[in-house]
Amino acid sequence: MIDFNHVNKVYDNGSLALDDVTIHIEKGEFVLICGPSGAGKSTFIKLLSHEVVPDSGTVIVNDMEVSHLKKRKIPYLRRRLGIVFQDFRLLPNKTVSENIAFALEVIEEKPKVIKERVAAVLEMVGLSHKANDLPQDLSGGEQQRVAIARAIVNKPLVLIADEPTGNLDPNTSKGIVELFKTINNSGTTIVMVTHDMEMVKYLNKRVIALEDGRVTSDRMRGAEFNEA
Ligand SMILES: Nc1ncnc2c1ncn2[C@@H]1O[C@H](COP(=O)(O)OP(=O)(O)OP(=O)(O)O)[C@@H](O)[C@H]1O
Repeated sequence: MIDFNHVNKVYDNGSLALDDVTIHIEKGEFVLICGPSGAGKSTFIKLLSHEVVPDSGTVIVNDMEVSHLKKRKIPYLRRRLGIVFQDFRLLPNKTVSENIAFALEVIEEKPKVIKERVAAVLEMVGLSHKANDLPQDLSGGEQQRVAIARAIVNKPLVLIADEPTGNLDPNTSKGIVELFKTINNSGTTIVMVTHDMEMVKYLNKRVIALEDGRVTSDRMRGAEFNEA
């Protein structure tokens, strides 16, 4: 599903972000990317969506060679990825259901399909009763649920999350993580960046640890981590 082969990335200012990273992620896995600030976690994720391209090596997502993608193919790739951010990034002037529907409108999905899918994901994230509210009227945890609903409404190949619980309190975070587990149990591959070690242990999934752009450990389960 996801293959990084000897990927190197140095930014224009000389910052080494990834150094000879080789990783294989199977379809249906739930993988946590961990590591200190500046380790290369966000760069790793940006390589998946072609926001960043490697200096050398290849990145493959579901048979697409993302690292050398033709410009006209980029929208096609991004349509197949669901991305969730720490700061939710909802459109403030659209209601909850409009925010989710927007992800399908841009790919010109039929109105009937949009209606059905939006209702289904809202139910999945437990927010059917908030469909007509604006994001500002929701709690942080609820806003993140809307962002997750928007990310999965198009049935992505991979759900990517960059510190999705970074702005939430521990209890709310647990609810969000449970939601990710449910989504993963229905077959969606998940790649999540986090430096919340409590969450890592709680989830007990495969952990890829990065440090100074290198993979320092892989295939350890969350519960095997002790406080550093
Ligand atoms: N656009 C950029 N231009 C120049 N250097 C960058 C850029 N983005 C990241 N870097 C550098 O690349 C390295 C890896 O950064 P990256 O954001 O991938 O790390 P991170 O593990 O996600 O960190 P954090 O946990 O702080 O978000 C760092 O040294 C960072 O300063």
